[in-house]
Amino acid sequence: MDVSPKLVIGNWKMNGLRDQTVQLATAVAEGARSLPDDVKLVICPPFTQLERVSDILGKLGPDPKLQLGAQDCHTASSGAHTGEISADMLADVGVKYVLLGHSERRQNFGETDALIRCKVQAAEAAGLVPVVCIGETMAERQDGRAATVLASQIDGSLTDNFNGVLAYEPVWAIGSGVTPSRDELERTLFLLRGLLQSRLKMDDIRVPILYGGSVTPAQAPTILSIGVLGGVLVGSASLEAKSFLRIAEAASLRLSSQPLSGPYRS
Ligand SMILES: O=C(CO)COP(=O)(O)O
Repeated sequence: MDVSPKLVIGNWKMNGLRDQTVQLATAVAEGARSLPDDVKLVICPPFTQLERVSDILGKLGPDPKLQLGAQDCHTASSGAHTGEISADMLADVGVKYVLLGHSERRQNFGETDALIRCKVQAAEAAGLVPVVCIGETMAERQDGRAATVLASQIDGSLTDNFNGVLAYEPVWAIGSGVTPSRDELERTLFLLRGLLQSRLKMDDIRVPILYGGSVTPAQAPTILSIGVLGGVLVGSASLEAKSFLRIAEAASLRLSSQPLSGPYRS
């Protein structure tokens, strides 16, 4: 069984004014301290709050269990790209992870696999861990095209030496309250492992595969009981510290094998 720490990433999307951000980041940072080492948290606030959250995490002292992530970056390291943020700028404020190719960016901003691959290269060059998001739409799933879509997203958006994180987020599961069944998710994870093996030409794949889409504290224990799953990417439930920390507890083998207790249980 895979014993590397499970990764629990919170994607705050376009949420977070100052006061709310300070409250949420402080509560997550404080709660993260009592989590065992077999779980690692990343929070991804919007660009405007990155430095603030970096300061909050810094004031509490370094905690390798909780790191800072961003939601996107540009392909270039600097230059005439009005309104954009580079991977170097993210690294400069303490960011360690960056989400790339989220379906909301693919759908709403026309991001292609080729563009996402360039962003992955930029993130790698800046020393960030790219978290590449892939996933099929409901129509693609119903047409029986999910496997083909996932294969072409993996082929097109990863670099040849990709050493980041893959997040499987079926578009139909995002914000819908619907998740794949445990069996279906397990089958998809095996498919994704095979696709990664052939894309990266390696038998021993170290790329963690996360699941994202309507992950809640109620769903998390079932989803995270899949041994090959590397963790979860959480949207709306990451906007509440208590929910996010409960999901993190479910990711910990040590805590989830014990009766439910602890400060985040209601
Ligand atoms: O898009 C997501 C994370 O990147 C998932 O969002 P929800 O958890 O709100 O469904």
